[in-house]
Formats: sequence, C-alpha cells, structure tokens
Amino acid sequence: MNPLRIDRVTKNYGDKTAVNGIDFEVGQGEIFGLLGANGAGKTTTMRMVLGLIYPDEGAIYWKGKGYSDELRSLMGYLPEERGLYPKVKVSDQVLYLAELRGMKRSAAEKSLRRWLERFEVPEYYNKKVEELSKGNQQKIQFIAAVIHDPDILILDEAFSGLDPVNVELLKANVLELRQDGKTILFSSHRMDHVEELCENICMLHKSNTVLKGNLKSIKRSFPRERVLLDAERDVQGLDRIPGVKSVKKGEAWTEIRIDKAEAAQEVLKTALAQSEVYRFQIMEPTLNEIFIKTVGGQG
Ligand SMILES: Nc1ncnc2c1ncn2[C@@H]1O[C@H](COP(=O)(O)OP(=O)(O)OP(=O)(O)O)[C@@H](O)[C@H]1O
Repeated sequence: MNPLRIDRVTKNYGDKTAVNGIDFEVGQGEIFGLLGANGAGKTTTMRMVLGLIYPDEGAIYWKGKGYSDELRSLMGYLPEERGLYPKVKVSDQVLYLAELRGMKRSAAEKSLRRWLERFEVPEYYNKKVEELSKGNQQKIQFIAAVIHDPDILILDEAFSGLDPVNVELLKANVLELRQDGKTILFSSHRMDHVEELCENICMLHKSNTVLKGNLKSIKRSFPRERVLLDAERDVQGLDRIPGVKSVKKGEAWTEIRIDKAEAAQEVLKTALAQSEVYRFQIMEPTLNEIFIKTVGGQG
C-alpha cells in the first residue's frame, strides 16, 4: 500500500467548497502531480496534507496513521508564495527553520553548506536574502524545504521564476530525491514539467477531481487528433479529407488536425499517392492539450 493516502477529503470555507471529496495516494519514490487551473483547490489540498488546515471530511494518512506532530516533522514544504525575510542572512534563516524541524545546529550547518555547494552558490551562506536575485532566493527556499531530509516533500510551483539552467538543476535534485525514496507531491502549471517528472496525476477543477491515474494510460485514453507529415512534395487536397479539421504547413512538416481516427490513414494514402513520404506520425495528445480539453471548456 502507498504510504501517503489522501482519503476523500473535503474543505469548506463558509459556503464555498474549496476541495470536494478528493482521493489519491502517493508512493515512496514517487513524484505525484496535482494539477488544476487557478482556484481549483491544489494549495488547499497541500495545506491539508501538511496539517496546516484540517479537512471538514475525510482524512490524511501516512503509513496507515492519521495526522500527528511526528508526521509534521517528516514533511518539507516549498510554498507557492515564497516567504523568506529579506533582511535576514541566508544561514540564520535556513538554520532557524531547520532547528524548528528538530535538527541539531551542527548537522543543519553541515547540510546547508552541502546544499549550497550542490547549487553552486556556497558564498550565499553569509549573504542577506535581499542581496540575492529572485531565482537564487528560490534555490534557498528549496534548500529550506529539504534541509532536514524529509520523507514527504510538497512542492508548489517549485520551478517558477527560474532560468532554464536552474530549472534543470532543481529538476535533477528533485529526481535525486525521488531516487532516494522520498514521497513527493508536485504542483505546477507547467504541463511539460509534470509530464517529465510524474507517473501519476490528479487533475482538479473547481474543487472536484476531473482526471486521475497513470499519466501514460490517461494519454492513451484521449483521442489522437494531431498528425505530422513530412513529404518530398507539397501534398494537395488534405483539407478535403472527411475528418480533417485543419492543415498547417510548417518548415519541417505539415501539421494536420483531425477529429476522426480514420482520417489519419486517408492522409497517409493521399500523401503516398502524390509523393515520397519521409515522416508520418499520429501524435499522442500532450498533457497541455488534455488539460485544456478537460478544464478549459468547463467555464
Ligand atoms: N482561506 C480561504 N478563505 C476562503 N476561500 C479560500 C481560502 N483559501 C482558498 N479559498 C478558495 O478555495 C478555492 C481553492 O483555492 P486554492 O488556493 O486551493 O486553489 P489553487 O488550485 O491552489 O489555485 P492557484 O493555482 O491559483 O494557486 C478558491 O476558490 C479560493 O478562492
């Protein structure tokens, strides 16, 4: 059984339901994606997992046990709204947080230096937070979330505000934490990051679960509506094939949108009748397309 279990949790604020009967599990050594448009209920769910707020119905379990102070010490949290004090030194701030989570000062110092080395910024130890760029403050906030070596890691928009090199750096560290057997709950609006990191997802919309399960199976369950074609000659008449919605010619290939599976084979036949075909591919939908299809049109 998976160690982290979110069991039919509901949270109301007055007569507004922020989270409605949400249910999922996260394994050890897993990065689980929690997705949804703004206001869907992701942060509320994460706060319940953290024990910062309590569900009105349902419960959160870690290895079969309900919420406890012990569980709190096993968690690391990177909140969406970053909250470092600008005037305080990086080391003072991070070490204080580490001690709050039960770490000895000397162990916390060692761990902080190791993490700063790993992020190639050892000189930040004695700098004030306000002296750092936004992206580098983000690295410090990440370190603050992981310094006490938590078993459960909750990452809300972990890569926002980072340049591409630092995104890769943080991503590599998140993957390493997965490798180390951490249980990671990951929320992001960047669907490409979710696709890269998560095996299972839960998509929320207006407090409800609209899609849940293994990402590969979810992708297979959606129709393939995009065909890529690269042919030697300019193929004529593709737009007249029944089921073809649009034909867009690009530099490297032509992208054909279809709304009937049979149309793809007709595209291939038409192309072969007129030209040599270098590439023909019926594309799986991207998670971005699935997201827009699932929550975009539901007002
Ligand atoms: N403390 C609160 N009091 C009243 N309503 C709240 C409170 N916190 C959240 N809500 C409402 O609950 C719903 C879910 O909010 P939540 O912050 O969990 O969404 P989210 O998915 O994290 O959104 P975003 O992507 O914008 O961060 C929203 O309609 C929000 O307005």
